[in-house]
Amino acid sequence: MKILTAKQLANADKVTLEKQDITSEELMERAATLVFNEIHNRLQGAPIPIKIFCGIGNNGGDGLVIARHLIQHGYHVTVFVVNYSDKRSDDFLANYDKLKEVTRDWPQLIKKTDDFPEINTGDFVIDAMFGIGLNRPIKGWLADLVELINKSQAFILAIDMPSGLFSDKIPGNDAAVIKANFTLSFQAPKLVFFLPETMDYVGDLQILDIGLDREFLSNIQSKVYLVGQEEALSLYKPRKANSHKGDYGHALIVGGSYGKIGSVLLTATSALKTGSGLCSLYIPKCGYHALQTGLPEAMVLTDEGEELLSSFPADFTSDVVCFGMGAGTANETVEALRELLENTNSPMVIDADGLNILSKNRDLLNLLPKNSVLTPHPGELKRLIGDWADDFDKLEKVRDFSRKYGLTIVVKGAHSFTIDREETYINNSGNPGMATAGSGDVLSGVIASLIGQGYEPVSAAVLGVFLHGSAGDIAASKIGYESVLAGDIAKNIGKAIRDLFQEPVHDSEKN
Ligand SMILES: NC(=O)C1=CN([C@@H]2O[C@H](COP(=O)(O)OP(=O)(O)OC[C@H]3O[C@@H](n4cnc5c(N)ncnc54)[C@H](OP(=O)(O)O)[C@@H]3O)[C@@H](O)[C@H]2O)[C@@H](O)CC1
Ligand SMILES: Nc1ncnc2c1ncn2[C@@H]1O[C@H](COP(=O)(O)OP(=O)(O)O)[C@@H](O)[C@H]1O
Ligand SMILES: [K+]
Repeated sequence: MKILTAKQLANADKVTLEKQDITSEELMERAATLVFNEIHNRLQGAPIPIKIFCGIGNNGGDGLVIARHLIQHGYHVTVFVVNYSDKRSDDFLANYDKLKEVTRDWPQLIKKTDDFPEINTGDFVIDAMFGIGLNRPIKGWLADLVELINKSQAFILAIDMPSGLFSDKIPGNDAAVIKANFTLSFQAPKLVFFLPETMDYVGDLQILDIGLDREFLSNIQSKVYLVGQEEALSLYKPRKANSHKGDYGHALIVGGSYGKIGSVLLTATSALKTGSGLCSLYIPKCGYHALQTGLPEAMVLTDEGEELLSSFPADFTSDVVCFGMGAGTANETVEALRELLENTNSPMVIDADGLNILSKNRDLLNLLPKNSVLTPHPGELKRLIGDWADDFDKLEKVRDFSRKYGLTIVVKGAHSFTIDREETYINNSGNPGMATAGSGDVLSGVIASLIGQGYEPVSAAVLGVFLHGSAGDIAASKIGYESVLAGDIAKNIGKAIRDLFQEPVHDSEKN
């Protein structure tokens, strides 16, 4: 699914009005009625107090339409007009009049702190103050109102966007932003819904298809995509009946050191679980017995170093090499990586200490085979590209780095971002149960396996990140977040692949 900017959405809006020959008021009615339907489906007529805070632009107009339908269906609704300006939009005004037709309870105006209502824990608050039209941070009494709503512990539903969030920049540390429990957003997800600095404001997320012009949307240029089941399935290559293990790639996993042999075991297990035909490990001697016992399906080659990697078998051939898990950053190991890079032309996967070695020995970056995949978590990323001012700046810096060295970078996190030159793919699977030791090692194995099987490295990264998250979701659904171990993620990769073909349970996006 494409992620669109506020400007692109406004254009789609304009084209839709022309092509469908409808007024903007009709489009607002359509969009807000979809919101009403979602609320009505969930509340089923429950007599809870609903407090709707409407701005005076079109986001506020949506709020008024929602209010009208809720009142007509017998809900207990109080409407507040947050009068931050007298420049009310036409569609706001039209719906203000229409509200008169269904209620004698006139909306309450809020113009200053004294006008604030009481908001109680059991209230259902609808935030329709600002949407994509916010153009400066929320300040003054408006900020106090946002704080009052946030502190109320009422359930907060944000319409289109939590008020205070911009679609294209970070609001800043002292800015007021609604912290929603749920966001119902129109037509396309916005980038800020997935960034570490802003995702917590969004709560659960659902995108409503409000029927903007299909042709315009499919032709619109966006280089940022949200990757869910549909996108992952489109990348998947089925296995052929008439095939043998030689068709599914030989993955070589290089890493491990004394006390950290488990990491390569996890990577190799996940490579095989993702479908590699063959998997070999190259490790220091101390791990030999553990690996041969722990994963009899893999072949194990040992370095001459007892506890550390110090070389690379130059005449060994494989379809992909994955380097770094548990490897440490000793000088001998730096030289082993140098030797490996000098002898490898096909794309590699570099993770963990492999990334730390690259950060400290930057000449090695130029030796990396083009289109290799790097999988840093935020700490490793910072060492690699330096610090960033905010998440938008981080994305720009990662794009520069990707372009400069011709690499695909997977920035791991709650939503992992795969960045390949100009393109950004945001993953939408996974859960906090995956914040556990070794889950990154499992991810490297998935991506390496897919590259070995012939996937383009960027596709391997995007599909691999999705499958990894989905395997984590399956594990968590069986045993709960806290109990998920990295090994459980590896165990469920097969099921994650099978689930690509299942009907989606619901159309809501995850956050
Ligand atoms: N796209 C679609 O397809 C559809 C979109 N729809 C809906 O329209 C929404 C966008 O509506 P919108 O453009 O009227 O903007 P909105 O968010 O209501 O706010 C604008 C007002 O805020 C003001 N203002 C800004 N910042 C401020 C601040 N910090 N503090 C104080 N004031 C501030 C600004 O005034 P000014 O800058 O001139 O002072 C202006 O008056 C969108 O999110 C969705 O809900 C649907 O109805 C149908 C389909
Ligand atoms: N809250 C979360 N939601 C979704 N995925 C997560 C979450 N926390 C961690 N993950 C995933 O788990 C993995 C953790 O990797 P990493 O930090 O390298 O762990 P390790 O170094 O222990 O192997 C990444 O793929 C990341 O995206
Ligand atoms: K809003």
